[in-house]
Amino acid sequence: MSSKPAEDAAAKAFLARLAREDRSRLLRPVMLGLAAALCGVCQAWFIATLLAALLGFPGAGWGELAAAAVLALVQVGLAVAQERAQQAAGSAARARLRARVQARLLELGPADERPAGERAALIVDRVEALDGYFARWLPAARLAVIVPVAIAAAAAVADPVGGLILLAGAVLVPLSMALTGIGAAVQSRRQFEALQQLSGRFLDRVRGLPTLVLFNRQDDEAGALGRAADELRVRTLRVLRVAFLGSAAMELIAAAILGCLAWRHAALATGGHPSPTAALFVLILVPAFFAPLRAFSAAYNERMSAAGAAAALAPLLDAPAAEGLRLEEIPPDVVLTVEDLTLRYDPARPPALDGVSFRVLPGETLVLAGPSGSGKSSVLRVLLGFRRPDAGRVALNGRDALALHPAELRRLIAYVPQKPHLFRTTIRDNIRFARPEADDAAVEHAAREARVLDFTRALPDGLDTVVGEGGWGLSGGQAQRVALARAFLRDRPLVLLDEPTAHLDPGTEAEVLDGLRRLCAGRTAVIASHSPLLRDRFPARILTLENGRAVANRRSSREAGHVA
Ligand SMILES: Nc1ncnc2c1ncn2[C@@H]1O[C@H](COP(=O)(O)OP(=O)(O)OP(=O)(O)O)[C@@H](O)[C@H]1O
Repeated sequence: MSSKPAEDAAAKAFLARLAREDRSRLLRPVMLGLAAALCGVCQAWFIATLLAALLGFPGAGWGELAAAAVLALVQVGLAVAQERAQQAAGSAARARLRARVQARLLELGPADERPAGERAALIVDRVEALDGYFARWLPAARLAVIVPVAIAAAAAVADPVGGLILLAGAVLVPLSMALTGIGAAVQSRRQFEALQQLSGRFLDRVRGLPTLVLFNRQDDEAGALGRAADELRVRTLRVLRVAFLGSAAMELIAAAILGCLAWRHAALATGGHPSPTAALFVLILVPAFFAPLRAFSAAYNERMSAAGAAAALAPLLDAPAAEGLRLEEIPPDVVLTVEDLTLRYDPARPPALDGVSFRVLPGETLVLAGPSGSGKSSVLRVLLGFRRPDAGRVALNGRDALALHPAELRRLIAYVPQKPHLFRTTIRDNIRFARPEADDAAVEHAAREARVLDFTRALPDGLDTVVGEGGWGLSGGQAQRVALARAFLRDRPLVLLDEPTAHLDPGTEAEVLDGLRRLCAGRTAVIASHSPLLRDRFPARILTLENGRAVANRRSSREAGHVA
């Protein structure tokens, strides 16, 4: 496991890289902000001359008033344009980042062992938490350096000592923020951890709602969720407390600077000041001087949130992308050779696969049998490219399959999982999911082969019946036949099936087996299964695994193909 300082350094580097990528987009709000500030400086001068005139000093008239009004309007326009540019930079960065996170999570697929809630939090909350970093923090951090220096320089032209007093304020603000910021960083990280745990737990329990109701545990679970939410509330309040402390320190410094300048130009009140316009100019500049520092302080919290989000996103996005060769074409037949496959999920535990070898020819089916935990699904995980073995070789037609990019490897495969997922759409589109460009005739042919049409005839809209969450409920056997239809439509030379008949009654299992037999005919097929019916009645070779080792290799009584 990596240490906290290493994680923090990775998160910092990740944020710096994102900021570099967005440099050109950030230039616009910074330039607009600077232009608005310069307008403010000119406006302050005209207002100072007008105020001096009101105090009885000569030199100002309608011209200065009109100029101040025009500059005020221009400044408002620039501020609106700056806000829009900031929002655009924030949403562009979020969109880009979300696409990257999504692509990486999809690439990892089932190889990613994070709970679903945590993955959802990564793609929604964590990316969202970076919005303020791009839209507010990055422009504010740049403007907080440029604008106060520019204003202090303008003030120094009129009153050099006044300019120096302002500059002293500019140094004190980041100093106080650095002190409160250390606490904010710690609290913000804790708040994020609590939020992530809460959303992970919530999603998990929503999924398991029927189980909770079945065991009458809803009240206990509601209590536990309430406690987790309370913990989040406490941590959020701590973050806010530190943030309020930071802004209180900033207001204190601003008041002190204003006090110093007022004391320096106290002669204004008695009417004996030698250059009243310059004095008023410096005093009026104080709010404009602190405005970018205030925005910087307000956005500091965004940076803390972003650091928390980056700590979670960096390991996902910084991990090297899967590499490998591309497939030139999909061969019509595949000879699958597995030699001495060894896979270890956890170095402290015995290997899940320990030197497994087998060979499957085109037209042949290999059933991986064995007790629960013996390693059947692990073999499929390696063949699907979701896990890299620690040792051993997988070859397709004699060529190293592990050298292929995992996504390319999957182009050769039609996979039927134990529990197929049906999306909330029509049965037709659920089947077409396997090959989006397939026309209706091909979809219907696949549905016929998998005996889907046998049950859709009785449904209100046939193949166009909407199923999935909230749609028409299909039985386990019917859903399994839809998954088989997907595999028929995909039409690939290598077929992998994980417990395709688990939890089916013998009648339905026999029907699904019938479809499986047609799917495997002429293809290279590997089926992981406990089913005695499948082992005894399916024309296949049976490889029995025990504790990750192949312990027996025999033919089923219905074995029809030839054996390597
Ligand atoms: N992600 C994982 N992390 C750690 N260990 C794992 C992981 N997945 C599987 N294992 C372990 O590897 C071993 C083989 O698991 P595998 O899922 O391949 O067994 P199986 O034969 O398919 O079991 P079943 O028939 O119950 O599906 C088991 O001891 C299991 O606990």
